[in-house]
Amino acid sequence: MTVIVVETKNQVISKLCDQIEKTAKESIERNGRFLIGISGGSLATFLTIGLPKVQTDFSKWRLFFCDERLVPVDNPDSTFGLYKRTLIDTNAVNLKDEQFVTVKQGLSAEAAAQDYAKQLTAYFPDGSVPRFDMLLLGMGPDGHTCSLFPGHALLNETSKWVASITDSPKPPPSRITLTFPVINNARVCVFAISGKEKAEMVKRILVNKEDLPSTRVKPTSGELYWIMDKEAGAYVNTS
Ligand SMILES: O=C1O[C@H](COP(=O)(O)O)[C@@H](O)[C@H](O)[C@H]1O
Repeated sequence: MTVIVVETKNQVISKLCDQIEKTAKESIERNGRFLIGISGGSLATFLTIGLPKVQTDFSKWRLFFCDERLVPVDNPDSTFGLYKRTLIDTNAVNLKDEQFVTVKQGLSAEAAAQDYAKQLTAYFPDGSVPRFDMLLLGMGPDGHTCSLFPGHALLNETSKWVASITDSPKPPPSRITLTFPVINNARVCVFAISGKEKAEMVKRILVNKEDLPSTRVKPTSGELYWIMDKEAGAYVNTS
């Protein structure tokens, strides 16, 4: 695990985007494509600011959702809707709707999760657990990541690639989420964190090593980066 603490939120975005550019280049050289999972919340803001500066062939990118809220795309809570409004429709980057593997609308949470897992098989056809090139993760102030919340039964899901949740403690209640077997099979996982409201939780995870959802992100044969500003990393000693 590599922990990087920088001065400002803008530097977090810059470090995050350096890592994205590097991993995209390696993935495209190796496989001719870049399969990246993205999160919502503050991570979406970081990407909206940073992604336009990333030097890459965006046509080789396929974007997936580490989690998604089950609301219509035009609802402000929709993560795809957010990226669509800020990155795609504005032409801020050369990405088209079709490059995003989106959650099918109008299904129950369980059916949406099953359908999303089925969509993944088009990119990971050999039946083994998907191995994303990169997953970009956020961490909520309660330690959740993706839609995996503290104390929730989904933390122990071992067979499904994508699971549904209908009792999310953070609204909206219905969501789908990648599960730990998939998250921990990624080549590169990156947390990008900013702000003093995250400092206490960062300490509980990285210093005290308490068993919280974000602590369980430990790629089995991949790399893990925690990038944060000095407010979020107030209790982290990197020397
Ligand atoms: O609800 C969610 O929260 C997490 C964390 O969001 P943040 O705004 O505190 O960074 C996010 O990573 C996830 O994708 C989202 O659905």
